[in-house]
Amino acid sequence: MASPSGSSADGSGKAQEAPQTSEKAREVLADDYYFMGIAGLAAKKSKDPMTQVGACIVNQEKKIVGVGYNGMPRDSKNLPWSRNAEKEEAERKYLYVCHAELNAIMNKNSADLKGCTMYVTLFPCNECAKLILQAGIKEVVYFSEKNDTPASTAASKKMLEDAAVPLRKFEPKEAIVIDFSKLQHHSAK
Ligand SMILES: O=c1[nH]c(=O)n([C@H]2C[C@H](O)[C@@H](COP(=O)(O)O)O2)cc1CO
Ligand SMILES: [Zn+2]
Repeated sequence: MASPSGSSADGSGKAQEAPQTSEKAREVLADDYYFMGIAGLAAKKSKDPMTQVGACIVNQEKKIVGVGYNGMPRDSKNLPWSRNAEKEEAERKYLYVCHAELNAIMNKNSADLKGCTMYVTLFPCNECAKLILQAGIKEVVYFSEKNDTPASTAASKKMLEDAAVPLRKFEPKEAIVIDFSKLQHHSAK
């Protein structure tokens, strides 16, 4: 796994000497990478053939209190995933799909989300901005911006700014790779 908290174990930027003991140096993931990583992993569960979005809500104690991804409403079976602009509106996904942010909020495992931060892989639309504000979320960290719905994006920014909810872009400097072979634990002999 990459160690985005810094290439040196102590964050000084200086190369670290090899550990003298048999204890292996640990890579410690920085908070933003961890929480956006969880949002990114959740996105991978989405069945949207075009755009997979994930969201992860974190409370002030840095505990995860909700995770979600974009998907069709619970128990729905035959709703369309098409985005084809030539089709009737009722045959396209947009009227039906639950956004990742909505699902993360609905999936919350705490009494409320006051003071929480939402990590989301795509810039929230105006409808999600309303949910975020009404839930009492106090910071939004996003990753990508598609800008194919400029009015929605502008309205979302306007509402979040108006309510003084900071909006921050996550700009990763490296990848997170989970190598399961490195998570294989062996008993010490
Ligand atoms: O904030 C969002 N959260 C979210 O989950 N989505 C979802 C809805 C759709 O399933 C998909 C967007 O589809 P498309 O890129 O094909 O227009 O992303 C979209 C946005 C932004 O509009
Ligand atoms: Zn939305």
